[in-house]
Amino acid sequence: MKSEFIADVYHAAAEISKTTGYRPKLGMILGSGLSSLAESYECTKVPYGDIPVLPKPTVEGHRGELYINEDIAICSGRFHYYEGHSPDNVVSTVALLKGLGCERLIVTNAAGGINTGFSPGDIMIIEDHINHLGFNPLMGPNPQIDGTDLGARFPDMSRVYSPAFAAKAQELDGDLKQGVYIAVTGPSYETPAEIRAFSAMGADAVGMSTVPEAIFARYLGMEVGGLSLITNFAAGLGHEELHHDEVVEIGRKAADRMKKLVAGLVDWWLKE
Ligand SMILES: O=P(O)(O)O[C@H]1O[C@H](CO)[C@@H](O)[C@H]1O
Ligand code: HPA
Repeated sequence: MKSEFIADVYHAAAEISKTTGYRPKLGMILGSGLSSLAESYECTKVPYGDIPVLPKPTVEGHRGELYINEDIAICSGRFHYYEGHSPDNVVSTVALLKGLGCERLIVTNAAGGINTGFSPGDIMIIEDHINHLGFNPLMGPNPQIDGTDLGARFPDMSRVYSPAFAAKAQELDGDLKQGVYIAVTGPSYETPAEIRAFSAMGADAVGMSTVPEAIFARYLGMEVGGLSLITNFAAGLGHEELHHDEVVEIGRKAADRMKKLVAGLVDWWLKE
């Protein structure tokens, strides 16, 4: 992350806080097909187009709007590496949420189930991740604001995802899965051989996002909770070919259960 880029994103965030009067403490990033989650909250909507420092999302199921109120800021639309975005741009949503005042972050995504105990429609609490993207968003000079490092050069990643968040999620919905998310670049889906390899590596679900956001959020000192909606059996485990339309469709169908769970987690994390 370049110092100038983060300064620009923080500046944009400060402008949004000034015009809306909001400094929410909780941020959320919505995965493919999950944009309706934002509709549970009465918010001011800011199109990404009005935040010129942000790139434009290009993926179906990612709207490109910031929802904001006094408690929460929701990025409906994320940036993936496979879209051709730089690592800085991939984590620009996290920088924006931090700049708006968020100290806690909920990341959500659509993912393929690698664990053979998982089926489409399941929700997996992200317990840990494997970065298989081939880049880390912290590569490059350690960014500074006013001469001070934004975070540690070698930040600890031994506990990226909050165990308290996971425990609360389990309490709110007794039927959740828990596991390790592996991030790959995409945009091609995996081969069955890759899925067998990822399974041997310890991954339970696979997707093309989230990990850079979580790394960057931890670097900035934010607490992170993560939820994956399993939208399909990973390659080779089901009988169907994989299509993004179905990923988005399953996301939309499961949105009500996700909404209920997320609403409970939001209420709890705002009070905690
Ligand atoms: O991770 P999210 O943004 O939910 O989207 C997932 O869905 C897309 C593939 O269908 C990929 O972008 C993958 O990462
Ligand atoms: O099977 C998948 N692989 C990668 N990303 C995904 N996002 C949803 N499903 C998948």
